[in-house]
Amino acid sequence: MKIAIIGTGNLGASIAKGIIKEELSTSLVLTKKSLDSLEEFISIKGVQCTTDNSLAVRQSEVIIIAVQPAQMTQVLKALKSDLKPSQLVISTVTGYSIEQMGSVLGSEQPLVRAMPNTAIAVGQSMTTLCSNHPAASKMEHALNIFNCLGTTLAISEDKMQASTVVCASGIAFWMRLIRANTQGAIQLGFDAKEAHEMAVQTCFGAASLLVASGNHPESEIDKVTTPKGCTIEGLNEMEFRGMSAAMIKGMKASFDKINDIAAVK
Ligand SMILES: NC(=O)C1=CN([C@@H]2O[C@H](COP(=O)(O)OP(=O)(O)OC[C@H]3O[C@@H](n4cnc5c(N)ncnc54)[C@H](OP(=O)(O)O)[C@@H]3O)[C@@H](O)[C@H]2O)C=CC1
Ligand SMILES: O=C(O)[C@@H]1CCC=N1
Repeated sequence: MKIAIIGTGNLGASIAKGIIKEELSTSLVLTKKSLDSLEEFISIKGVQCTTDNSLAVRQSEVIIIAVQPAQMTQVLKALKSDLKPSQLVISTVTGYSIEQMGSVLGSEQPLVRAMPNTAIAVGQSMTTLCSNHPAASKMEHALNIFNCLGTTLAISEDKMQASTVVCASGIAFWMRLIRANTQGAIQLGFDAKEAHEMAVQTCFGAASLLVASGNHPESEIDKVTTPKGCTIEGLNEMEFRGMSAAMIKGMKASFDKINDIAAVK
């Protein structure tokens, strides 16, 4: 498969790493305005780095666009004359609708919106996707690509913003919780390296238990909370301090902000 990534910034580079790791492409063209940060990709076989979006599009079957929302209209307008209906355009741009893309590129162009997260770099993204293209095969094609880079969920477009908060911003939310856990471990006497290793592996173990069992988190919590024990004491203190409420309120604030971003263009 020949893939182009237009806008190889934080997310685009993560997608590129995942594609390279999983050997998904025969040709991968990465574009950016300034190529300085793409040094790590330059010597990789089958990978080309360029500032020329037009060249990237002409060489590729699948075009993944990962620019900032405010850059998207200008990028699409410039790409329009190079795109053919046989090519699949996948946008990761937050809040930029398929209708908005179609109004620039025309209704013949197969368009998919995908919302991966940065764990795509290690093949562990949770990616949500939607499309309004009548050819189901185009959506299947997109699902197949992202299934090689983690797990996918096809959703309706009106849920894309919410899924961005849960899955894309979610990486940052979980990272902050892991950091808090690490800080707690240091306070209990471990050095920073030990604390980090214990927090990360315990978090990985918790998620792995849920993936393997399909259980509700509370059923796993029940197995750990000895009556009158230390776990329930800690959990109740965390809840008293607003742990669940803070996560839920934070996600709602993030969602409200996304709707502001989407309204700006
Ligand atoms: N970061 C994340 O975890 C996630 C981000 N998203 C969404 O994905 C998009 C990208 O986010 P993110 O990677 O964080 O943003 P970045 O700012 O890191 O990346 C955007 C990239 O686009 C490049 N760019 C801008 N204009 C052009 C152009 N005309 N041609 C080619 N490249 C161009 C920039 O290049 P240069 O630096 O050289 O100017 C930059 O590297 C956003 O819409 C974001 O909302 C979605 C899910 C997760
Ligand atoms: O913070 C942001 O706006 C983007 C969208 C999700 C992750 N990064």
